[in-house]
Amino acid sequence: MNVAVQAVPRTSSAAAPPARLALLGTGNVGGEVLARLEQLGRVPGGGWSLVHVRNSRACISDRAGLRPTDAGERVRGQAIAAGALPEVPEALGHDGLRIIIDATASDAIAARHAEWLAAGIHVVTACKLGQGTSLERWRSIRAAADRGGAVYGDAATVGAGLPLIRSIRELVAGGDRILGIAGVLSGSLAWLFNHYDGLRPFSGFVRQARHAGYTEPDPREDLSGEDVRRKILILARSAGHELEEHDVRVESLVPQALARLAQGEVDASLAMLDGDMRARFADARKSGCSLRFVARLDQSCARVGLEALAADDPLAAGAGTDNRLAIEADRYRGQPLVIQGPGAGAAVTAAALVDDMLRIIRGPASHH
Ligand SMILES: NC(=O)C1=CN([C@@H]2O[C@H](COP(=O)(O)OP(=O)(O)OC[C@H]3O[C@@H](n4cnc5c(N)ncnc54)[C@H](OP(=O)(O)O)[C@@H]3O)[C@@H](O)[C@H]2O)C=CC1
Ligand SMILES: N[C@@H](CC=O)C(=O)O
Repeated sequence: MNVAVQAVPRTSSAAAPPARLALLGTGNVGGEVLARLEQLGRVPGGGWSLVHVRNSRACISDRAGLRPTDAGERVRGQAIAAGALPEVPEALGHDGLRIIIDATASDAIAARHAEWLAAGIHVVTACKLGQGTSLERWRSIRAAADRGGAVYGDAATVGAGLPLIRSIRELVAGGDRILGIAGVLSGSLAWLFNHYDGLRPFSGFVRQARHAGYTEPDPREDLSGEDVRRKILILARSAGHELEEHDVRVESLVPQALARLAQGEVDASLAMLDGDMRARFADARKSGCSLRFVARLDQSCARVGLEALAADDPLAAGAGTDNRLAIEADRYRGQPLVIQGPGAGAAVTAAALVDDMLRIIRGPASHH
């Protein structure tokens, strides 16, 4: 399975050997990571070398360095591996600066994050299943990062790289309590409710959002509110509120009959969403309101669901995939800090992953 591909030529000015990178996932986001690495690779002295690329079916490795887009094409083109794929740490080697970039939506991969950190391997992730699911997993990731000195780069997990988690952490580190958080945290649902007109079927817009790469691989993860549950959990925990998953009350937009289907049957049945969404849109319109999928955290109670907001509500603003987060803290009482910007899409997400990776390579002074 180890296939050597032409190494990326690099002339590192630093004496230290380059950081070795492994990329997991070659889909929407992983594909963009490879494109961005390819672009960066033309700049001499970048201080990294891509040595392993894999998806769920195959992998490619070369300790001498892989050419990013070429490696991606070759992995995507490989037949399904006959046996088990090699362990990622084996492919990275046992010493030096090692970074795993997780661009999968795989729970099995997220379950390994803490173990890799404990082994001194830095992890950069777009997948929310690490910090946004059970409190136990979140605690083991934080403990492993603290103990092993490895960095957990998570900027892409909420707001696709917008400075949301970072702002909350900095407020807390500066002595503030986070008194409340309210926000639009789903880029795909923001896009849907910015475009849905109550006339054309909602299901058609869902298909467009999926084709644009804004939804999760299974769009029910977005429509059920589960993706936003994970994001508000990550923000709440970063703010010092150690919530369990069941502490977040979630209103799902997915009817039971759609929730029960196998993933492959979902597309053909998306029209099950249409009647209810048409009625909710019409109700909101009657009172001059807009629909927004909102997450709220007040002290230690969180809820997620569809709200009809007045036109002048701060969370009703924004366009496209915009996320918008209002943070109330000791220093921002009554007049919250508001952060807004694109919150989904492969390009912004991949850029956030690569930024986190570069911060690790540049060292602690750049972890801000
Ligand atoms: N799209 C967006 O706007 C954003 C996405 N994210 C997150 O980014 C992640 C990726 O999303 P996206 O690129 O859209 O998803 P895709 O479905 O397009 O890609 C997922 C990739 O992960 C691979 N994969 C699955 N399981 C494994 C495994 N066990 N080992 C190695 N690779 C595996 C898949 O392999 P295969 O090709 O074989 O199926 C595929 O290449 C998700 O966690 C998502 O939540 C975060 C922020 C924004
Ligand atoms: N599916 C997610 C992608 C980013 O996290 C969303 O819609 O926000």
